Amino acid sequence: MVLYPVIGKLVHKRVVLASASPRRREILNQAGLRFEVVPSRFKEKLDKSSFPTPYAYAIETAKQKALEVAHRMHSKDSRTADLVIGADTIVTIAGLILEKPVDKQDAYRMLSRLSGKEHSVFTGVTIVHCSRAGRQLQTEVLEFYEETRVTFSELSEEMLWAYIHSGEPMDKAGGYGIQALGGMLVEHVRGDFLNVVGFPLNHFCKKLSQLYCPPTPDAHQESIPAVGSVEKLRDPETLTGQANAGEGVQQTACNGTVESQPPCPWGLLDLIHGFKGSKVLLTACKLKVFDVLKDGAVLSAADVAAKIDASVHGTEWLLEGCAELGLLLRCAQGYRNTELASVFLASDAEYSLQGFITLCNNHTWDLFTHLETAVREGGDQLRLLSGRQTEDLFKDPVLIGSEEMLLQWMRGAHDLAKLSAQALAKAFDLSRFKSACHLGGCTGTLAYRLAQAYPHLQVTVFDLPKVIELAPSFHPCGWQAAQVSFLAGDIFQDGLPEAELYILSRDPYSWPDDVLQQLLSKVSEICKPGCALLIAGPVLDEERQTTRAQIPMLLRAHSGGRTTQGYERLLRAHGFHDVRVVRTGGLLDAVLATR
Ligand SMILES: Cc1cn([C@@H]2O[C@H](COP(=O)(O)OP(=O)(O)OP(=O)(O)O)[C@@H](O)[C@H]2O)c(=O)[nH]c1=O
Repeated sequence: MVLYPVIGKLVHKRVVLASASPRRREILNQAGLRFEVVPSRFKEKLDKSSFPTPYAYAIETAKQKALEVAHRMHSKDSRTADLVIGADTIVTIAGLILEKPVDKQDAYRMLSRLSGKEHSVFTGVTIVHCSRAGRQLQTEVLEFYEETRVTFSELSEEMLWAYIHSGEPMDKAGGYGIQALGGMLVEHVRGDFLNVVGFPLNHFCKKLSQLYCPPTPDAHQESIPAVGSVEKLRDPETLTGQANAGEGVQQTACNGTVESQPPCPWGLLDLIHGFKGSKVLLTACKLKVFDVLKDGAVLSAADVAAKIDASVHGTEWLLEGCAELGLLLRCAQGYRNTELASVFLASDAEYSLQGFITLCNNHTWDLFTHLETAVREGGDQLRLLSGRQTEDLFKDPVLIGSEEMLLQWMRGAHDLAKLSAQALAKAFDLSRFKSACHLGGCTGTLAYRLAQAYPHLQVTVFDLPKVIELAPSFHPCGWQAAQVSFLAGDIFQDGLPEAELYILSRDPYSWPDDVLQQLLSKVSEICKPGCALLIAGPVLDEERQTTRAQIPMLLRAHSGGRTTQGYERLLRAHGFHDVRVVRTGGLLDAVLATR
């Protein structure tokens, strides 16, 4: 349940928590916020004496943590976040700032200082709002802090050491955890309890509400720091009419009774309207808008209309829609591609998603148009909708219909494979293997990446005859051709080629359990001791059981995915050991297990 409507408004934003603290993660999880965790690499080494107050130090540290992540995500992965949240918790007593103890003696020094006295816990929080200006990252920073006063009982030496030996103090500011065993040391708390635990949730929600749902002019206002241009953080209200204060509104009816109105359901409205954005993107791709604007071209709506053979009025509307979605930039002379569009939407871009987008527009869109019929009638329609056709197709490609349809499907799969192939190839050191076999390797995208990363590796792509026949049109020119070979066969019916490393990457998470088990038994049988299996699939978060990659899979019959432990159990049951997982940060993570 989401108590603050502003949390719902963030549902379509890429929110990132720049912290390794499990407590912060849990607090924000419980608030219903959807976010990724990218721990900051900022070293907490600022000169404390250069800050006028302890909280100024905490705020600056929080800011540096968040900025480091914002810049890293932008420059390294091209995954610019919308909001990055950083926090830093410190304990202060008699002008001294206590952070996490470095060892047990340090914990002892801290806790004996706190014994029998009141101290302050400050958490500095920074919300960094990120946007792109061309290739540059632009950031706007909002910061605040919260203070809570905590009084400790007198602690005996025995109690102190017993607590230190519990191990709890080591990763916590001031050397204690109020939420766990450390709660027994505390006599009194004045202020926000969660602030002591590591994150002042109440203050944070209020700050976000000020940004996204500012109060109406006549509503009660606490003194709000000027947010200036951060005001644009508010979602575009174009689709939903007038901005609402975001909280329940009370109105006096004619009979004098007070009626209350529920808060505006932002998240729900976004869902209701979401299909419009998809269709604008799919249509612009189909009409080749991003191709006519590639290579930095700037064109007016009339010029684009002439090139794509469409009406000027209609093209203007479409271009405006794309600009609103962040796919095009408006400038005085007209429109141009954003970086996102240049990298992923122009047909000849290295990472173009055109094939996948065409598949969605021609195939998936139609299927979902008939969702109601599919749900009423079940059967084949629902199988197609739920993504089950994937497994059927690769057991029998005839099921997909025409060769053109199979090609479209392969283009889509190829585009998605390009997104993760490089990270998968580098997830582990595979240099000990001389041969690899990618079962159901489709167009060979991962095989070529592996060959590129390991010059001594011979990779066989094993897939259905029809797929192998069509695969050559996807082969990258001049790339490691001698290292990659294609072999036609059926992974379910035929014997598997010998290899030191087997790879399964086509949606193992979407196969029903029995099919996957069957496949793993087969691999396990042929895989020699010391050889290995590499699975590429999304690894679910242990706590939240979600992953970014799960979002488009929502309607799949087998959207479950597996946690690290889930993979471990599964692979051990098939005679594999030393199961290792690398989260790539992309669509597919990598799991390696040795036979
Ligand atoms: C007083 C107190 C602190 N903490 C934890 O202490 C760490 C502070 O360190 P930090 O530097 O602010 O954070 P971190 O853990 O190093 O993570 P990061 O944000 O990546 O720097 C955070 O974990 C907090 O929960 C508790 O769990 N309970 C308490 O009662």
